[in-house]
Amino acid sequence: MNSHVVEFQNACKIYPNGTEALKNITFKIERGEIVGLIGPNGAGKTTAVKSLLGLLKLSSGRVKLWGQDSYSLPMEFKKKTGFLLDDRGLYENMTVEKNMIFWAKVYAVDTRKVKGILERWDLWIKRKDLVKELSRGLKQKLAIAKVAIHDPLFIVMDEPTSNLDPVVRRQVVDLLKGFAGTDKTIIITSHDLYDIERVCTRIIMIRKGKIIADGSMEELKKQLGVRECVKIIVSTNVSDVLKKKLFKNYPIEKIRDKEILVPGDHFDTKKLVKFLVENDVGVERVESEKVTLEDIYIKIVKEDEE
Ligand SMILES: Nc1ncnc2c1ncn2[C@@H]1O[C@H](COP(=O)(O)OP(=O)(O)OP(=O)(O)O)[C@@H](O)[C@H]1O
Repeated sequence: MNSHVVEFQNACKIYPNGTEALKNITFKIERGEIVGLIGPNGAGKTTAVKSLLGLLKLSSGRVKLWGQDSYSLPMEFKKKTGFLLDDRGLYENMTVEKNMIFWAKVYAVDTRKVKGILERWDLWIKRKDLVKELSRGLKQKLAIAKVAIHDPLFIVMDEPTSNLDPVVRRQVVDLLKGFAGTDKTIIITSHDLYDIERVCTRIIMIRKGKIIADGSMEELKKQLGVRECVKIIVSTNVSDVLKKKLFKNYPIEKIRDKEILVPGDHFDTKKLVKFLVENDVGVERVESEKVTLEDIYIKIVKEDEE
C-alpha cells in the first residue's frame, strides 16, 4: 500500500495581491514521520499548511492527503485529521467543558471521555470557565487537547508551544514525542527550534516560498559539513609555537581564545589533554559542543542568501 500521507506536487500559491507565497513546492511525507516545517517569518509555512488542510486553494499544482486532493477531501478522511491553527477552533462564549463536548460530538467520540481528557491537561478545574476568560496559554492548552480528542492519524500544529509556560510546554513536547514510532503523521511549524529538534524526525525548511533544506538532523549536518566538536577549555594562553604544533599533530578544528576545538567523533581527547598539560597549558575542563538546529538554520539561511 502507498505509505505517502502527504504529497505536494509543484504547489504554487499567489494571493490576490500578487504575493507569491509558495513557489513550485514538491515533497512527500510518509506515514509515521514527524516533520518540523521551519523558516523565517513570511516564508510560506502557514500557506503550505492551510493548503494541505484544504482551507486554501492553490493557484497551481496539487496537494494531496492520503492520495486525495486535499481541497476536496472526503469527510471520512477529514475525520482522520486534527489541526491547531491561529484561531484555535474554540468557541469563546462557551465553557471549557462545553467546547470539548461539542468537539467530541463532531468527531463522534464518547462524551464521557471529556472529563479524562480535561483532567490530563489540568483543565478540569477550569471546566466551568468561559473560553474568553482563559489566559492565552490555557486557551492554547485547551486547543491542543481538542486536536487530539478523536485520536487523529494526521496532525498539523501551527506554533503549538507558543504562549505556554515551561511546564505546559514540556507537557506538549512530551505529547508530541509520544507520537514517535506510532503510525501517526505529524507536521509542526514553529520558530522554537529547540522544541522542533526535540520532537521532529525530519526538518523541512522553507524560505521565500521555496524548500531550501529537507532531511533529518543528521542528514542536514552532513549536507552542511558541520559536526559535533569537543571543546577543551584552557586557563592559560596557547602560544603561537604551540598552536603550530597542535595543528600539525592533531585534527584541530579551531583554536579560539582559551578554547581548543576538535572533532567529536572518534577522537582521543585524553591524548591531547595530556599533550597540553605536558606543555604547561592548564586544562580547566572538557565539554562537548553540540550542533543545534539553530546553528543549522542560521547556516542554511546564510548560504541561501549568498
Ligand atoms: N491572505 C493573504 N493575502 C495576501 N498575502 C498573504 C496572505 N496570507 C499570507 N500572505 C503573504 O504570503 C507570504 C507567506 O505567508 P505565510 O503566513 O504563509 O508565512 P509563514 O511562513 O507562516 O510566516 P510566519 O512565520 O510569520 O507565520 C507572506 O509574504 C505573507 O505576507
